[in-house]
Amino acid sequence: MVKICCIGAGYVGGPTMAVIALKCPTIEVVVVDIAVSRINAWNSDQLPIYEPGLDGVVKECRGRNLFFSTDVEKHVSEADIVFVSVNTPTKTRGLGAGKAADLTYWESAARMIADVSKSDKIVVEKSTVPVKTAEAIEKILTHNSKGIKFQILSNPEFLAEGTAIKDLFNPDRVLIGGRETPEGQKAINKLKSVYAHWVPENRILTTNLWSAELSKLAANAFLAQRISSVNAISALCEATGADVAQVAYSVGTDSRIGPKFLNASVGFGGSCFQKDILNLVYICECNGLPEVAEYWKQVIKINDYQKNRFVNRVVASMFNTVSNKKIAILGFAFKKDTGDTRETPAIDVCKGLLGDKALLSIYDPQVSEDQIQRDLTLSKFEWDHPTHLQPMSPTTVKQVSVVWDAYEATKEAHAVCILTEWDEFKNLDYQRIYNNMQKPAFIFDGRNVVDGDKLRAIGFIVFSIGKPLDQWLKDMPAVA
Ligand SMILES: NC(=O)c1ccc[n+]([C@@H]2O[C@H](COP(=O)([O-])OP(=O)(O)OC[C@H]3O[C@@H](n4cnc5c(N)ncnc54)[C@H](O)[C@@H]3O)[C@@H](O)[C@H]2O)c1
Ligand SMILES: O=c1ccn([C@@H]2O[C@H](COP(=O)(O)OP(=O)(O)O[C@H]3O[C@H](CO)[C@@H](O)[C@H](O)[C@H]3O)[C@@H](O)[C@H]2O)c(=O)[nH]1
Repeated sequence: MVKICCIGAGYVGGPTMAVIALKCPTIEVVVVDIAVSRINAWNSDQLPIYEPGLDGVVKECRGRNLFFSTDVEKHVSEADIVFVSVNTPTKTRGLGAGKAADLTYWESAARMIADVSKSDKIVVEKSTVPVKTAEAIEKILTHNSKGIKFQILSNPEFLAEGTAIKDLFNPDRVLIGGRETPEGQKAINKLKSVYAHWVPENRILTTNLWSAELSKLAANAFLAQRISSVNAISALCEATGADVAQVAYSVGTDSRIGPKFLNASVGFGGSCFQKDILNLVYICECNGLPEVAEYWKQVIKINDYQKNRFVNRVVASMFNTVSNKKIAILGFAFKKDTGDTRETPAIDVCKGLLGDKALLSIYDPQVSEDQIQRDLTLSKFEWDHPTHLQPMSPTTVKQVSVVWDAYEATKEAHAVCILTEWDEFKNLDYQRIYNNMQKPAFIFDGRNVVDGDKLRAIGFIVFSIGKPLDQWLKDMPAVA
């Protein structure tokens, strides 16, 4: 029986391995992690991450050919294929701080693999890493290998959170990069045969190592660039009276452009886009390509601009002050159908409003109070280290309360900010919300999920990203 071990039981390691176990009943899959609480959660009824469909997959395979364990060394030493899906955060100190990927966790995993291995292995990069990382990993493995042969493959993951199981069942492509040697090709074919259990052959792409590593960074940069492009246009729409939804639709019907990923928003979030673009920028700078670095940096700058613009719009519309005013925040996760808050735009928007002394009442159907308080107090990029290495009890922000109901959050509030596109926000009883709010009552829709005209008919002053402005908002212009 082929044995797979995956180091890192996170958002990527957990779901990808669960799906491999489901689709390949003849393969034994063990997911290992140094975080004891995470492994305990994977072995319980309350999985550590919320992802539609994941529960069912895990329940079907766990104990059959899918296992979760903290015995990292044992399972690595027994495996034929070792996936590495550990954190690759942005460096916060030293060379490349604020941009470069911190490969501390990757390097320690590689050294451990070299130490405990007693048989030849295929080592698969699942984490998103800088191009040429495989070369460094190869050096670590071969210098410590005691004659054992390792083949390194790059197999980046393209799943998106909230749709991870769907994406894994039916991927646009699986990408496998390897050495262009007979041994490298043999390793590629071995990994290919795992995916071939359910992915059509023409969707399994094979490339050299560096192309696979770079394709992952490039794909995320292209995706994020589309959002920054439409968000840049959204600012112009507000200034001119155009409607960003109509513009995006018109632009997206060009088959060369395509309709997806053109939703204007308060800004993109998530653990990947910003981190991976910063990493790309750093690699360009290191390779003497400052113009290319500058080009990609703009994607992040527009994203930061979009979040700032939103905060400024809220404050400017409310007589230029939100001091001691209750503002309801609906949605804190970085997108719907996930409880993940890593780099969520809600963090920057909330911090901006708190900077203007607002009192925030936050509701998200999947995010706990503890998580929100941590997010509002952690330093930039600190979130991307294994949870057990993060500060245990950071101070709480007193102007923030977290409630478990949208009606409670909005009661007696001056304004509502919608920051995540949860479906339930479309169907709230807005008349009831209006009746219980201070007047004038404002709604700032950062995701364009509510029907502005219906809300205006109730009496709200409404701001929707990239939509024609209400007279009130025109009269109170925001400085970007
Ligand atoms: N989250 C996504 O949607 C996504 C998608 C594609 C790629 N990626 C990439 O995949 C990688 C992992 O991301 P994630 O979201 O799963 O992160 P995560 O923080 O959810 O999980 C990483 C896990 O690795 C564990 N870990 C770290 N060092 C370890 C070690 N030496 N031994 C054993 N376990 C160790 C941590 O405890 C943690 O549980 C990152 O490089 C990320 O950029 C993420
Ligand atoms: O038209 C859009 C599409 C997305 N977003 C926002 O962009 C962010 C990222 O969304 P999405 O890409 O759907 O989720 P992620 O889970 O971050 O997935 C991205 O990052 C992963 C990690 O690398 C990749 O594997 C995926 O392919 C890539 O889509 C979220 O805040 C979304 O709300 C928009 O604002 N407008």
